[in-house]
Amino acid sequence: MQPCITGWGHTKFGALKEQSLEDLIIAAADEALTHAGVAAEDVDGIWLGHFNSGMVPDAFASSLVMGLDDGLRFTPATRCENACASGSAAIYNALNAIRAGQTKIALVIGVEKMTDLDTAGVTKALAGASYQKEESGVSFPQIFGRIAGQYFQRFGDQGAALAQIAVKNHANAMANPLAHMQKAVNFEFCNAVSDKNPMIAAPLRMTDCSLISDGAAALVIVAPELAEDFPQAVTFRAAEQVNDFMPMSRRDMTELTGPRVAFDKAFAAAGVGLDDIGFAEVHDCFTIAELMIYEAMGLKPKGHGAEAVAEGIVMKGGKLPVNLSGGLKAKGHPVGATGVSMHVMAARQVTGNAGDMQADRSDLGLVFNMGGSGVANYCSVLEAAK
Ligand SMILES: CC(=O)SCCNC(=O)CCNC(=O)[C@H](O)C(C)(C)COP(=O)(O)OP(=O)(O)OC[C@H]1O[C@@H](n2cnc3c(N)ncnc32)[C@H](O)[C@@H]1OP(=O)(O)O
Repeated sequence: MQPCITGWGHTKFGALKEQSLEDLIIAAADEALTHAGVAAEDVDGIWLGHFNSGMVPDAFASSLVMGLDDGLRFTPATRCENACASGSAAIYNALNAIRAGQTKIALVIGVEKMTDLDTAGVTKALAGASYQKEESGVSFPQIFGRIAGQYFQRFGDQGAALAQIAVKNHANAMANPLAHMQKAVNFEFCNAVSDKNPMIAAPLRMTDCSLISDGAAALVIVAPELAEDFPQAVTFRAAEQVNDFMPMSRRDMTELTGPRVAFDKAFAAAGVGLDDIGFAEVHDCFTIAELMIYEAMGLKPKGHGAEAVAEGIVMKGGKLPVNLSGGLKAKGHPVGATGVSMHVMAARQVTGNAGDMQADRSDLGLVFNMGGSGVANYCSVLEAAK
């Protein structure tokens, strides 16, 4: 058996002006420890997923959690950064320490505080995660705008499909009280450029972009032999990381190749196929990314991702609902928190604790978190162990 998630915590995502980085870290960690029933002194390793890049003062952010409880004093704490996949980087480092026998009870937190800066400031900070030698000065909306442009050129205009993805994820977020934006939007609004839905980076409109959010999420992950001591346990049937070349010039940007390899490896490690999966939480930093992820996971062949939405497959109640939480699009995307948040949402699903978000078939869940334009790719398959 693999390491198990035995507790989770999740702040509301949003523009949380009153809460500092430390407040967010402590709130999520406290909830996760309480949920697992773990005393602070029993935690023997802490990992913090945090991107930052100057969005708020950030040195030693991993040690801020010690403000929660004196019992955390002297516990090794480490920050992990892998762009928008920093949260999953923290989880996978905890898994490795547990597998190595060095850690029995790990506390993993993902956090980001973005809204202290204005949009221009956040855009600049995020752009630090692109390949500076060739992509310097290019924002993430522009990077994914270029990807969408190349995809449209090769496979035809997908604007309507992207609008449908936005509508779906906003509708799903209505069932998630922790979501940043709980506002239903209709297809006509998302599919047209207007004052309220401007073009951000052609062909991507505002409704094709994820949100700039604050928030934190946390997990308690324990060694397999301890799982039976906990009321709930969620095991990692697979946890695969795949990094691809950073320069976009070295990759075919009409497909997400690194993500495809990560999905293939995860399915092989879990001994399952896509048909066995009941739901997926995936990295919809832009709607074009979600569409191309349908292809990377093997739901539709290359160039046919739009059919997954048109046929209702990825809708709530469909064969493989995608982003029942509202995704990065509407739940929000506090970048360092995102990977941990996805695993929290999936753990709640497989244990039947997802409330109004609950999937019809939730025995096996898929999580895909991505840093950069398909550069750092983390794919997990989660299953309730008890
Ligand atoms: C691999 C990766 O993960 S890369 C992804 C990294 N993340 C990003 O790049 C973030 C992308 N998103 C953005 O940059 C911003 O949200 C933008 C540029 C799309 C919009 O920012 P701004 O133009 O500053 O919008 P602003 O904050 O002024 O909000 C204006 C209105 O639009 C709404 N809004 C803002 N962003 C979005 C969005 N992404 N989707 C839908 N509505 C939005 C606001 O709620 C507000 O609505 P209101 O007038 O009813 O109050």
